[in-house]
Amino acid sequence: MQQRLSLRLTDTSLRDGSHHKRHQFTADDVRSIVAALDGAGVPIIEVAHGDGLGGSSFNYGFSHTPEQELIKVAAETATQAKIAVLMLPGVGVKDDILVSQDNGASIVRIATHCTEADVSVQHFALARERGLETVGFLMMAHSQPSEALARQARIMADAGCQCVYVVDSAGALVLEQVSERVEALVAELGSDAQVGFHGHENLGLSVANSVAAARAGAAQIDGSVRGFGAGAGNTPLEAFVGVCDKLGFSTGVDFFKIVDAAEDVVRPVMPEECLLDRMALMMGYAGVYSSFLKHAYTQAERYGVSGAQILVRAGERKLVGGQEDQLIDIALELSRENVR
Ligand SMILES: CC[C@H](O)CC(=O)C(=O)O
Ligand SMILES: [Mn+2]
Repeated sequence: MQQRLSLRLTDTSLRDGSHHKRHQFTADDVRSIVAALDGAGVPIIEVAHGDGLGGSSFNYGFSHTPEQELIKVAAETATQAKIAVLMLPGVGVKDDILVSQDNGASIVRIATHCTEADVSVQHFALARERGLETVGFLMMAHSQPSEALARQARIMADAGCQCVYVVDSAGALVLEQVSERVEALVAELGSDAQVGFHGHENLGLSVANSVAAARAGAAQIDGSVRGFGAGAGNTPLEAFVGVCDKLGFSTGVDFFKIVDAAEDVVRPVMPEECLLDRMALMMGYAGVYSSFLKHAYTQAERYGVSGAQILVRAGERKLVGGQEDQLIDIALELSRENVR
């Protein structure tokens, strides 16, 4: 008899959705969303600035409310859900992890570009020493073949990471490309660490890709209620829960409650729906970091050039997270070439 797949879900709307909201979450937003997700049975809720701990800055955008205040509110509101934080080494520092733990976070997710896992080693060591659960994010996973990703996952696992995620930051991966990567990590890590998948909707495949990841052995899957995330958004968690019910995967999340949360609680907090429009499609097609979307809009408007072309060139240059300032350079180049 086939074993029933059991998946552990993380909702990232209060972190990845921060990009879509230009980092303007309030304590009330966090309180209402956490209460609704917690009540629906979502086991993990991620809260932080969109660019992770320490992200509030001129480069990435200033937070409305300090993220540590939001983390504290989330931890005080949740009755069963664990609160996770995400950090990119260099954007945040080790102290940010410790302060998050003081404020009630119990899971730390360290994100690096998918060829740079070694910069996460000291953070996993610290987190484990402090009794935190650990997750590693290999971002822009479309840009590397499976074997290279598996080698990077090994670095994270050896450093103390308990679940390494294949992160489709650009929403550029297509079905088998997800399965291959997840399978390679599962084979490499064995019982040393679990494998997870974080999708974006830029080619309209986030739910299907998440199913592919689960079938390939991923034990943890990310999504955001109503897709509230960067680019065209993340895997819409309520849709994924419904699909899991249909496929017989157990998630522990109540479909009807999470649908109500999406409609009645999350929708009013969103500035607008996340759209699978020209800009988002360009990101999926050209392989661009979803967090660049709002920055591309800003520079397109400032220099009167095509936002879609900014993104296409960002893909050609193979920009990675942290290189947001190069979008200005591209906009100036387009302006010189008169590409409007
Ligand atoms: C800035 C961190 C980034 O948004 C992490 C993430 O969610 C991704 O790479 O998709
Ligand atoms: Mn993301």
